[in-house]
This record gives sequence, structure tokens and C-alpha cells, in this order.
Amino acid sequence: MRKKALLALEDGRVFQGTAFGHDGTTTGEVCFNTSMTGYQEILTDPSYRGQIVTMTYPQIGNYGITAEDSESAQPHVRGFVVGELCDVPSSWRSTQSLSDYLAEHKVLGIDDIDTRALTKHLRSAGAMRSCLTTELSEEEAVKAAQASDSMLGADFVKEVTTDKTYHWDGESRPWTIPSVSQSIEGNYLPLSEAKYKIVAYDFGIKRNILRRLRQEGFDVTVVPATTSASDVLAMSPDGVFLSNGPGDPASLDYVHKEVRELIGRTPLFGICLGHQLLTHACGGKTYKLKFGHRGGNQPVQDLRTGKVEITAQNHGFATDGENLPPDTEVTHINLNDQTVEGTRSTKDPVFSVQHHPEAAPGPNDSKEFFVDFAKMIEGSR
Ligand SMILES: NC(=O)CC[C@H](N)C(=O)O
Repeated sequence: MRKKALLALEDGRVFQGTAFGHDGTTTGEVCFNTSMTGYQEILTDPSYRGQIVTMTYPQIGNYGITAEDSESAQPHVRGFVVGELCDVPSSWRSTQSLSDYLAEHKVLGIDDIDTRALTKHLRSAGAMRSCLTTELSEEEAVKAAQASDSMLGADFVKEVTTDKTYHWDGESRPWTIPSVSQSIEGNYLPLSEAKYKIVAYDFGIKRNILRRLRQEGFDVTVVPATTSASDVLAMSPDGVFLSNGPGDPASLDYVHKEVRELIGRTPLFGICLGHQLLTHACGGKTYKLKFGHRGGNQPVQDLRTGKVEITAQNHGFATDGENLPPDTEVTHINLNDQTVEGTRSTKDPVFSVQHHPEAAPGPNDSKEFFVDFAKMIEGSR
């Protein structure tokens, strides 16, 4: 028999459900993701550090867990909220059920709750602090949510960045899912020659970003978030990549400073947190979105061509388009709410996107940004 669990929000709303995975008590910002597949990549995306993630897709767990689909070495969410847990995986690749995986990593899950009601509430009231528990009463859980830390001002990068510099070994893998009739090995993309030596800052980097960079001809050395600009420049890179990552981009002054020093001295490309850090480094601002963009169906328009791409997203903060840094052009917007999705420098070889061209999970419409980075490096030689 599974235990009872509850999810309490800081505004007093409580959802009763059933526990899976680990039990106990956890707190974190509760947010929702509208992806229909890809729960494993979402659980292991370091950008979700500190958050309790709700999946809007009604049944989760049906294809289990497959080690090679993880975006990092472990799950990062503080809790996982689903409508209906499927605990009998049906996939020839699966080696573990979702609940066993979360139990192994001590992550609390809850199902049997109305995720549609929860999501509609978060859409109108905004993402908020919450408590997921198998131990506390409703009143105690609401108080625990109210006493927990806010996502505003949070630096989770220090918890997820690499502690050592390393060279990405060039593991290749298709960024499209292999067909069931082919073996995974047989379907790996051949690696192209590594033409550009780049340094990638790890603020919580996803493996598929490393794979996509390598696939497009980048030889990647990954460095900790605290690496100085001078140490990076001493490695004589052809360009520098700024990764995705968790928490509030405004809290990372120690990174803004170093990125500022890199601008104009090497080509730069940033994704998600990396994009927001470029905004700060150039003197702009970010702000917290009401409930964020998390899912695989976010429409993004390139303002220069009019072209629309359906993108994968996972962010709770955004670049403030009203207070843009000098020499910065907005290249992309989100067509749902007109927020900034991409910028470039009109002076230096620097561009960045708020969404996730590496997908994992999500559509591959934006895959060309990795090619654009190579072109920018070529053009600035
Ligand atoms: N995926 C990311 O890099 C997220 C960036 C940042 N933590 C945000 O929520 O906006």
C-alpha cells in the first residue's frame, strides 16, 4: 500500500494524493511542464534544481527509466507531481520504473492529484513555494511552504556546476530518437572532425548540449562556473559557450563580471541561463515570469526573418526587453506572451537564446543555432 501524501501551496491551497518514490517532506517552487514525453530528461535537467515539477500530461512513467536518456548524473527536482503514475514500464530500453528511480535518489513523488486544477491555479496565481509531504498535516505543510526559500535571489549553480575542468569525450548519440527496429549503437551519428576548440561554462549543463556541440564540430572543454575570464582566455579558445542552469540569473554577480570581460575578446553563445547571464553582463536586467515557460510547444519567432519555430523551454526568468543593454538587438520573441527569446550584440560576436535548441526533450526546429555558433566563429576569425 502506498502512503498518502499532500502538496501544500504557500497561499493555503492543498492537494491530497498518493506518495511514490521516496517519502518524507520537501519544499520548493512548484511549477508545471506541458511536455507530453521526456519526464526523465526533465527530472535530470540541472536547471530544475530547487523546484517541484508538475507534469500536465495525464500519465507519467509508462516507458520507465533508461540510463542513457539522463541529462546529468542524477535527478535534480525536489519533488515530482503527476496525475497518474504508471509503475509498469513498457519499453524494451527501460531498466527501472520511475518510482524505483525516484526512491533510489530520495526524491518524493505524488500522484492521484488533479494536475489540471493545480496548473490552472498556478497560471492565475503564479508559480509559488510549496511543500510536498507524507508526514505533515495540511496546516504544518502550508507553514513549511511559507517558511521555505524563494526562487528569487537563489544561487543553485554552485550545487550543480562541475568541480573540475574536463574535456568532453565526444560521446555521440542521435538527437532524434532511433526507430525501435534499429539498435541504439547502430544509429549513432558519426562524429564530424572537431574543428573549433571551445570552452563551455557549466552552470548545470545538459548532456545533449555537449553532444550537439560535438556533433557540430566543437572540441569542448567544460569549466566550473567560478572560472575566471583570464583563465578561460589563457586556454586560447575559438569561442566560449554559456550553459543553461538553475536559479535566479540576477544572483550570479561573480559570473556576470567574468562574462563581461569575455565580450569582445572571444565569440560567445549562450543558452537559457547563459542567455540571461549575457543580459546581465552587458548591463541589462532579468525579471521573474509569473509562471514561466516549461514544455515542448513554445512558439518562437525570429524577428529578422519572420520564421516561427516550435521550441523546448524551461525557464522562470526572462530578459527585460524594456531595459535592454546597449548594442543589443532582440532577435527572437515568444509568440505566447511576446517575451524576449533571443538577443545578439550589434557590436561583438555574441548571441544567445532563451529556449533550448538541444531539445531533450522536445522538438528540433531550433537545431541550427549550434551551426550558427560555428559560422559566427568562422566569421570572426
Ligand atoms: N533552463 C535554464 O537554464 C533556466 C534558467 C533560469 N534558471 C530560469 O529559470 O529562468
